[in-house]
Amino acid sequence: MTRTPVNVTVTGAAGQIGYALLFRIASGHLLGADVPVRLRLLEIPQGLKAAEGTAMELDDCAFPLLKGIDIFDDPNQAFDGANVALLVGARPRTKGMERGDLLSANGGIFKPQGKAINDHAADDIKVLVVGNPANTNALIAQAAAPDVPAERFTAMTRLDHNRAISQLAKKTGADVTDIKRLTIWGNHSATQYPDVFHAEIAGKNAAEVIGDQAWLADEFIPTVAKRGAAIIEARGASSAASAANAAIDHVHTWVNGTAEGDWTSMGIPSDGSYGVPAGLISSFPVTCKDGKYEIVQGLDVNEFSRARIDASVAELIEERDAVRELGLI
Ligand SMILES: NC(=O)C1=CN([C@@H]2O[C@H](COP(=O)(O)OP(=O)(O)OC[C@H]3O[C@@H](n4cnc5c(N)ncnc54)[C@H](O)[C@@H]3O)[C@@H](O)[C@H]2O)C=CC1
Ligand SMILES: O=C([O-])CC(=O)C(=O)O
Repeated sequence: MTRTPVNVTVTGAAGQIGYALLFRIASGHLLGADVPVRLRLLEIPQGLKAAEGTAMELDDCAFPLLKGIDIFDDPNQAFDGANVALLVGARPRTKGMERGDLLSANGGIFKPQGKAINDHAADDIKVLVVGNPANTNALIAQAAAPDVPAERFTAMTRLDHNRAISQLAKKTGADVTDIKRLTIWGNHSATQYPDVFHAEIAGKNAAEVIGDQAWLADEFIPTVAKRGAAIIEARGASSAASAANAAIDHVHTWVNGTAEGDWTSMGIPSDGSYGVPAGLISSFPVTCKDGKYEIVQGLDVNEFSRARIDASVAELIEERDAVRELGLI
């Protein structure tokens, strides 16, 4: 194999998502079965030993595509030469923490990481932020990286997208592969809006196939939007393997493209489309081709959808204003 390995930096490498993610990156699921990778892992000092243990296990897999693993506690080194960056490590909300404290603690992580990406990453860097609050953390990192094109900073709503497809398949008896053109709009939070009005199930309009507006409003949307909390309740820990899987899907689709006639959902800097203020990192329907994404244009947004998109965007505006107030952007 003569291809130059792609440098993939993963933060929070010793965490539960990191553990589910790294083996799939190393086995070729992130970029393709013919693309060699070098892993650059970033942890805080307390996480280094566990990251070393994971690196030992990665070695023990003898993955043909894995061409090296380096572990750092300095973002400037971890992002040096990075082509793909998966920003997973974040400060979770703990008891008694206000939202402002959470945003501020995460600002202390994502601002320096954004600057390190700005100063050290490769010119073709693509960034996916997974750590919550993902959209606003992505905004903080992007604002700290003025030399990197803003559109390279994305936030993960692919898990929500996959969850919505799975719920639709369960409800209708369709196969997940028959469900296309589903959209998650807005924030990766309980305000997100999973939109089926343009979705298709085996080529037919999904809303018509379901034919049950009450189910959509009272079951489907809350089930998808609150799935993260339901997983925590059931598992005693937040979703990890499904989040890692969605991160793989997000980057794989961004790099390798969406299928003809389909689209996906990504949190991306708005260009003002669909009335979402420019610059906010909000989830949109996008198609991907040749390593670039484009917002799907011209969709008719009905009143039901408009109110829900606006509510999620209002939350993103509040988060943006809060981090602006804190001097983080
Ligand atoms: N966008 C999405 O759909 C989803 C996002 N998440 C979020 O992903 C994040 C990670 O989740 P888990 O892996 O379960 O958490 P975890 O707590 O198991 O692991 C986080 C890891 O990040 C490390 N870390 C903390 N600060 C760091 C820094 N400054 N630099 C490098 N590493 C750092 C910690 O030491 C820890 O090992 C959380 O914020 C979680 O809420 C989880 C599921 C879905
Ligand atoms: O709430 C969390 O930390 C996990 C999360 O984002 C999700 O499962 O969607």
